[in-house]
Amino acid sequence: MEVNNSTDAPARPLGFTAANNHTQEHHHSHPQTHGHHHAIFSSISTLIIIISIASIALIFAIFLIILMLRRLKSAKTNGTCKEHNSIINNTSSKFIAHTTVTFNSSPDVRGGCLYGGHMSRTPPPRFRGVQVFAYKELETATNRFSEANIIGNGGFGIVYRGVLSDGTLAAIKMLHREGKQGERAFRIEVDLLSRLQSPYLVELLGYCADQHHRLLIFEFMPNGTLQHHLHPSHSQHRPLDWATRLRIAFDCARALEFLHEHSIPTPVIHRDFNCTNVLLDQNFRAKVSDFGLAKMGSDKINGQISTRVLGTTGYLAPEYASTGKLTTKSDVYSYGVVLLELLTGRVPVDTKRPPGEHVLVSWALPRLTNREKIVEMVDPALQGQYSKKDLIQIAAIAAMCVQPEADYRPLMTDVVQSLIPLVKNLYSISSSGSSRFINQIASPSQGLSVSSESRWHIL
Ligand SMILES: Nc1ncnc2c1ncn2[C@@H]1O[C@H](COP(=O)(O)OP(=O)(O)OP(=O)(O)O)[C@@H](O)[C@H]1O
Repeated sequence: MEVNNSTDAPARPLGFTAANNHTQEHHHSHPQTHGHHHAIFSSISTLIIIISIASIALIFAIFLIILMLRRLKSAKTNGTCKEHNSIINNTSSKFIAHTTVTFNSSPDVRGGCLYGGHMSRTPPPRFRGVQVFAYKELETATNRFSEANIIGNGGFGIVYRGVLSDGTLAAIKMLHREGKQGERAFRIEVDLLSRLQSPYLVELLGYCADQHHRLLIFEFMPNGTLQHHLHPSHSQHRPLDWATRLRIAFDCARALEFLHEHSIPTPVIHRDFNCTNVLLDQNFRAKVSDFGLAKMGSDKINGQISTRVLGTTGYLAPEYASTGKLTTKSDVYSYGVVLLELLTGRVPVDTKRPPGEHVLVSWALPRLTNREKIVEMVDPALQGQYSKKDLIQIAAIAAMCVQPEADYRPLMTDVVQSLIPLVKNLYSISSSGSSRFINQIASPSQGLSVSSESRWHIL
C-alpha cells in the first residue's frame, strides 16, 4: 500500500499535508478573509509587544523604586553618624582619633543635628551610644534653666534637674564658659563615660556642644551625694544605717575596681574620689561620678603618672600631694578616707575639732588597729547597729587603704574581696529584695562592659 502518490515528494505526516492543503485552498478561495485575519494578527502582536514593553518598564520602575528606597534607608542609618561626624569634625567640636575632643570656635550648626534638626522622625544623633543634644532641647528640659531646677553647684558648673523629651529625669550639668580646665573636664567625661559602662558609675545620657555651650546630661540620682547624707549641712537627713553604709562602701569599691582592673586597654585613675562624687539612687545604691579629672593609665611612665596635683583636700594620697606622682593607689587612698568617713561620720579635715583631731587620717590611723579604740571611733549615729567583728574588719581595710606608703595599700580587687563576705552576710540576714544584690556580689562582671572600640590615648 502506498502512502504517497508522488515519489519525489517527501514523506509528510498526513495531518500536516491535509491542513496545508486546506490552508492553501482556503487562501485561494477567500483572499479578503485572509487580509482581515492578517490585520487581526498584526494588531494582536502589536498589543502583545506594547504589553510586554509596558511590563518590562513597570518591572524596571519597581526595581528602581526598591533600589532608591534601600539607598534612602541606609543613608538614614549612616546619616546619623555622618551627620554627627560632620558636626564633631567641625572646627568647633572635634572628636579626633578615638579620643580627643577639641572645641575651638563656634560651630555653625543651625539646622544640623545640634540645633534640633532631628526633632521629628529621624532618631536623635548619637556618639558611641551617647545622645547628642541641642541646646534648645535642654532649655526646654530645664524650663530655660530656671533657678527652681538648680540641684547643685560644683567646681565646674551648675547642675539642673531636667525632664528630657522622652520623659526621662536627668541631671544636666552646665559647665562654666571660662577656663581650659572646664573644657578639658567636659572632653574627658564625654570620652570616658561614653566608653565605660558599669552599674557602679553614673551613666552619661548625653552631651551638648552647641556653639559655646557645654553641657553633660547624666542619669538622675534621686538621693544626691553621699556628702549630703553623711555630713548634712542641716539635720534634714536621717543618718545612714550600718547596712547602707556597708553597701555604699562595697559599690564604691566595685566602681574603682572596675576603673582600675576592667577598663580596656588601660586602667583609669579617677583622681577625685570623694563623698561629693558618690551619688545615691532611690535605693541608696551608690554610683561614682565626676570623671573630669580622671587619668588614663596609658599616661604612665614606670607605672606612675607625673601630673599637676588636682583633687580634693583631705583625700589626696601623700605621695601624690607632695610629688604629683599618680597611680591607681592614689584612688585607693581616697577610698580609704571615704571608708573612714562612713565609719566615723567625720569629715576629712575639720579645724573645729581639738588639736590632733583636725585631719581624719592622722587621728584615725593609730586607733584603727586598736580593738578597744575602734568602738570609740564609730559614728555615734550608728548606735551599735554593727557586729564588732564587722567593725574590726572594716577598720582593718580602711587602715590598709590609707597607708602612707603606696605599695602597702591593697588593690581595689582585694578590697572588694574582703567586703564580699561582710555584705553577703548582712544581706542574707536582712530585708527582702536583697537576693538580687547578693547575685551581683557573686558575679563581679555582671552588667559590666567596656566598649570594644576602646583605644585610649593620653588625655
Ligand atoms: N546625676 C546627678 N543626680 C542628681 N544630682 C546630681 C547629679 N550630679 C550632680 N548632682 C548634684 O549637683 C551637685 C553638684 O555636682 P557636681 O558634680 O557639679 O559638683 P561636685 O561634685 O559637688 O563638685 P566638683 O565638681 O567640684 O567635684 C552635687 O553635689 C549633687 O547634689
